Amino acid sequence: MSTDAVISAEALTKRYGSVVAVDGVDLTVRRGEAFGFLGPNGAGKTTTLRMLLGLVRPSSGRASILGRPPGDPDALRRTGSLIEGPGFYPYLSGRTNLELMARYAAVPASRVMPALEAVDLAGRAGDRFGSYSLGMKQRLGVAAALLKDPELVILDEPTNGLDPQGMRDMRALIADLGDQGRTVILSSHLMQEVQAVCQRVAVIDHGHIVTVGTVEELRGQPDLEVRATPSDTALATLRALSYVESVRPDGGHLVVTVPTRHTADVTRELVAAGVAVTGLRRTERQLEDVFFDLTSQSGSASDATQEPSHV
Ligand SMILES: Nc1ncnc2c1ncn2[C@@H]1O[C@H](COP(=O)(O)OP(=O)(O)OP(=O)(O)O)[C@@H](O)[C@H]1O
Repeated sequence: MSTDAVISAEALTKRYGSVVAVDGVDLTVRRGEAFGFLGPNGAGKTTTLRMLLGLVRPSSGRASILGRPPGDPDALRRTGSLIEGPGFYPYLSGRTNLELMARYAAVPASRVMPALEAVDLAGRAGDRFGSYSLGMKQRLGVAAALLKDPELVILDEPTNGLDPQGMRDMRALIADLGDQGRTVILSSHLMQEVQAVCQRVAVIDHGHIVTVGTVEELRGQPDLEVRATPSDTALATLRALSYVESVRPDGGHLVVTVPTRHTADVTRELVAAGVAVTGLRRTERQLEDVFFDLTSQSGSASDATQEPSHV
């Protein structure tokens, strides 16, 4: 196991009767990265995270977290998690709720205000939890996860149920956690979310990891979309270029697979061949397209989220 692995899982499996919730998951999360765990509802994300935290016993396979077995007290002391919303008292303030949690977790009370500040709730710290918006409640959950000033933060679907503004705030908060040098694991069924805050992503479907890579690796190389006239001359010119991997007409334009460093060469060659280039743009594949290619999900799969880009 590499020494910079904060989490490592080998063939991790969980069965509930005949249901195989997690099926032979291999996973490595490196120190300091924001790692996305992306998959549709029921894919096995929560079960995997619960096994890593020692909340659920694996049926088979092995895992280590911060170099310790799941559930090890030292590893738990260095880990903050938001798996199921922690139970807060509605009639107590956000601050008092956290003070109680801090006492229970043997964390100094002096950690409470920094945790509230980290989630931008310091100004409402004295208000009753019951009066908080859903976004504020979720942020208080993250503050609870930060009480121990953890090296590793595990967040399971932290934006569930939030409105677009709440989602944006939560994403900014998660990005900040990564910038502070913490290792962050974010589980989500939202492509945009994972794409926005994570460097590496594991896609999970039906309990299996179907792919792991950086967001860029998963998206692959962007194609170049060229609008040019006359198009037959453009097509012939592009096909003759050694660094162009493929060219195909698509509607009114040509889709060219060519390394990004040759973009300027493509334009120059076309112009030299007497072609008028009227449009040129890179078309990035979204993680969503990659996911639909990799899994059994259909592009129209939908559930009740506020965003269009989801699994
Ligand atoms: N305690 C349990 N008993 C029986 N089946 C379970 C249990 N926990 C999870 N499962 C099943 O395991 C599968 C994976 O569930 P899990 O909650 O890990 O998925 P998920 O990817 O986190 O999805 P969601 O986003 O909906 O929570 C599902 O089919 C679920 O019904």
